[in-house]
Amino acid sequence: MQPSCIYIYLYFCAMIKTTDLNFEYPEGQSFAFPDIVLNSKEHLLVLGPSGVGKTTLLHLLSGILPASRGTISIDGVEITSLGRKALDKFRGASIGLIFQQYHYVRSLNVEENLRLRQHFPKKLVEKERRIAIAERLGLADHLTKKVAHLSHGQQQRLAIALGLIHRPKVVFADEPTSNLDDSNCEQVLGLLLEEANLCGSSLVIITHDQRVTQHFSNQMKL
Ligand SMILES: Nc1ncnc2c1ncn2[C@@H]1O[C@H](COP(=O)(O)OP(=O)(O)OP(=O)(O)O)[C@@H](O)[C@H]1O
Repeated sequence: MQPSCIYIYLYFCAMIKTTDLNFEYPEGQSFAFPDIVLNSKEHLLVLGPSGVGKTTLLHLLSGILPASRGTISIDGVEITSLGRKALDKFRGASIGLIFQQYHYVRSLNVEENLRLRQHFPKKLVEKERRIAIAERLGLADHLTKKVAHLSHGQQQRLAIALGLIHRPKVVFADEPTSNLDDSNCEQVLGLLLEEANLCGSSLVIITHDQRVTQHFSNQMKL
């Protein structure tokens, strides 16, 4: 195949593809983001200083914020033209989110949180999946512990488990290593990459943490 044909083929088969993506906060800052083309199972690191719009970009990619202009396509679905219900359904089944603010129920234990997340996309509830992911992420001995009683590192690992338990096509992670010391940073990053590779998910990480850069060859600066 000619190089130009390969490029066109990859463009149309991309797992994530954005075109001319713009966003404007009401009476606030406006952003024009560079186009993204990311293939299935590929990972991308988005770097940039504080306030440049990294979290805004992640919220757009996951459909939490509506784009002011431009298109976002994920796994062939143009999410920018989906209605609210269809978008929620698509996000629940195909996207994994690992955000700075943890998204779990603090009054439930670790296994109950994992079960809740498995229910959301109405997929088969697989107990083996919960046990396996908990084992790989060092949470197997903590399944019956209330989330509020976990350490910071354990909560970070639970966030990874919740982001990946339903084997999403893409995973978006916002500063997954913030506030972690060097050894926890290495461990969390290693586990995140390992789990994403096992699931065959494309991983997009946004961060200003320079320790992360050596792990990603595919990088974009905002
Ligand atoms: N809801 C909002 N309304 C108005 N402006 C906002 C809103 N949320 C964020 N902003 C502004 O948009 C800009 C980009 O914010 P964003 O959180 O995307 O940056 P960031 O690059 O992720 O920063 P950090 O690395 O500090 O998390 C900031 O100046 C912020 O104040």
